[in-house]
Amino acid sequence: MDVITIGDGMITFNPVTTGPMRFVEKYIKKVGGAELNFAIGCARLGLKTGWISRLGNDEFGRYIYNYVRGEGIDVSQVKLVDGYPTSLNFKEIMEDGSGRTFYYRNDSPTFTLTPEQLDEDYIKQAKLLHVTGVFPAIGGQNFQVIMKAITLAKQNGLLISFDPNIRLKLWSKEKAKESLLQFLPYVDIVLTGEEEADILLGETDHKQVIKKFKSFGAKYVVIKQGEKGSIGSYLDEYFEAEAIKPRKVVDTVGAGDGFDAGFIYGVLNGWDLNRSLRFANAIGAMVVSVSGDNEGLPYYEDVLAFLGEKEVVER
Ligand SMILES: O=C(O)C(=O)C[C@H](O)[C@H](O)CO
Repeated sequence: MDVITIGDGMITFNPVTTGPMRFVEKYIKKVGGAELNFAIGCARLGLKTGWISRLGNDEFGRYIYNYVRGEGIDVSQVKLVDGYPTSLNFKEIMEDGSGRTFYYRNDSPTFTLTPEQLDEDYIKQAKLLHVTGVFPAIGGQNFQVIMKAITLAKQNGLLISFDPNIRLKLWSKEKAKESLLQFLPYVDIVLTGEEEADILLGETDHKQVIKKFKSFGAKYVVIKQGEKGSIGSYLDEYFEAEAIKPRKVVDTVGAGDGFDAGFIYGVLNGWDLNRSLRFANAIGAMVVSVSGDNEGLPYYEDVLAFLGEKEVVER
């Protein structure tokens, strides 16, 4: 296994029309979840990927399970549980691709996952564990599950990557900060947005953000800036990667997860910082031009074609 992640999988209802959700009449059933999108991104790039989760023992849970397995992701650590319906998420999308999400996941099936259920043998066969702030924000024992997972991962020599993914619909800035700072001493690779860095560190200056995350022990710090590109630092190196223009912005959800998958792909393949950042930027740009949280995640060759590094035969 190359990569393992832990998360809540959701049925995402994407609106067929743009504009305020109260006027949307039709939705398309899709699949979402930050860590799950990341797993799909990794699997499509060719990394051997595992997803640890709990889904409802219902039609939606079965659908997500099969969807994830269909992407070639290892689902041996996913269980369908009774008494907790699979989480839902309705999306509102505006003309420019931006939007809001409305969660129905108050008692997520992941609340049945306990720290004791984590399988150390499963974790230790991977190279990297990826965690984000979404899973602990949902509630239950999810925070304790992540603390246990990163402890086991560290003891077994895995790299740990972390995206704060702070969802203020799920918890307050104060609670997010108090909880997520506890992960930092274990983290090797930080993949953050600018606002999230400000919430966690009270810092907006890029160089200071990098310095502060590194003071906890991170080797890589990446600041994702959306349409402005990304900034990264590895040990003493520093690089600013220009944004890559998407063909069109249709739906911005999932771009950050795709970016993370691209950057981790680069790290695990020993690429230099600028190559990893450019590759990750390309994936972010590809994700936003497709509707859905993970449909736009590319295969490896698709990224090369998008970057103009591989010839495309169209017909
Ligand atoms: O996982 C969540 O909380 C979501 O909102 C689902 C989305 O697929 C995810 O946030 C995208 O990062």
